[in-house]
Amino acid sequence: MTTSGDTPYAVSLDQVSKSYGEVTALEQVSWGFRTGSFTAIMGPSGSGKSTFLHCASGLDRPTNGSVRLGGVDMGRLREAELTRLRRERIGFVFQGYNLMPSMSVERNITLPLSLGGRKVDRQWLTEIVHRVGMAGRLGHLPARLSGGQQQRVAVARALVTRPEIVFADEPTAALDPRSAGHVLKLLREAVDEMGRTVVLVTHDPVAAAWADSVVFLGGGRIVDELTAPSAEAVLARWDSL
Ligand SMILES: Nc1ncnc2c1ncn2[C@@H]1O[C@H](COP(=O)(O)OP(=O)(O)OP(=O)(O)O)[C@@H](O)[C@H]1O
Repeated sequence: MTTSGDTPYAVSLDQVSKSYGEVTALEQVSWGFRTGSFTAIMGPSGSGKSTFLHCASGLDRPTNGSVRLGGVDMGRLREAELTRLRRERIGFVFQGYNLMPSMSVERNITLPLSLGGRKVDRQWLTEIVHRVGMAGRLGHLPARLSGGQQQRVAVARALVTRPEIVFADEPTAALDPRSAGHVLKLLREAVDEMGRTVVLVTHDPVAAAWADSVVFLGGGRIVDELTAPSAEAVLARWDSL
């Protein structure tokens, strides 16, 4: 599946730089996330991972260079258009779940649709709710759920719009290994069984090993890539950087 006639990439970055005053957080990064791929982003603290994710997902604008979602140059969009594009075509999963505490699980999952005034596809909702194991919890408030369950709700919310790409920023950092494995399996299934594209920022070699490839950042640049990663290979590559 491609998102426009002429690109195999869900998102592509061309010579993207981002500076904060004197600090260059990203330096001329070019990269493409192939549609239907699962990519992990790794790198030491301060290497630019968050900045990369924010620029690639349209949460922030690069200082230089361009970012395309399918055929759309996000830099050319006005703020309101960019907000709508993010809501309708991109899914987000954050370390802290970011659920609305006063809303039920169901309302949290369907929030990207209701914010955009779109109707809920009940069949699709039922499918993703079952996939994330929350069918019996739709009326619950997030506070009644464990961290792992809350993150699974966040994954369902990220998938409810059938986004072209999902960005997950350290989604398992606060979870025990079993809950983390459950969330990572869901992201893997989003790629393998739902045809989505997933980008995962992580510090954890075990989490990165769920991806098809690992991109290593260092000093605001892409310094290496590892395909078909195992946790051991990720660790070895990390040690050699
Ligand atoms: N809003 C900001 N204002 C000023 N400097 C920033 C800002 N955001 C990031 N930086 C700087 O840009 C560089 C890259 O930061 P970034 O947060 O992208 O790295 P990271 O790899 O995600 O780090 P971590 O693993 O610690 O989250 C760092 O030197 C950081 O201090």
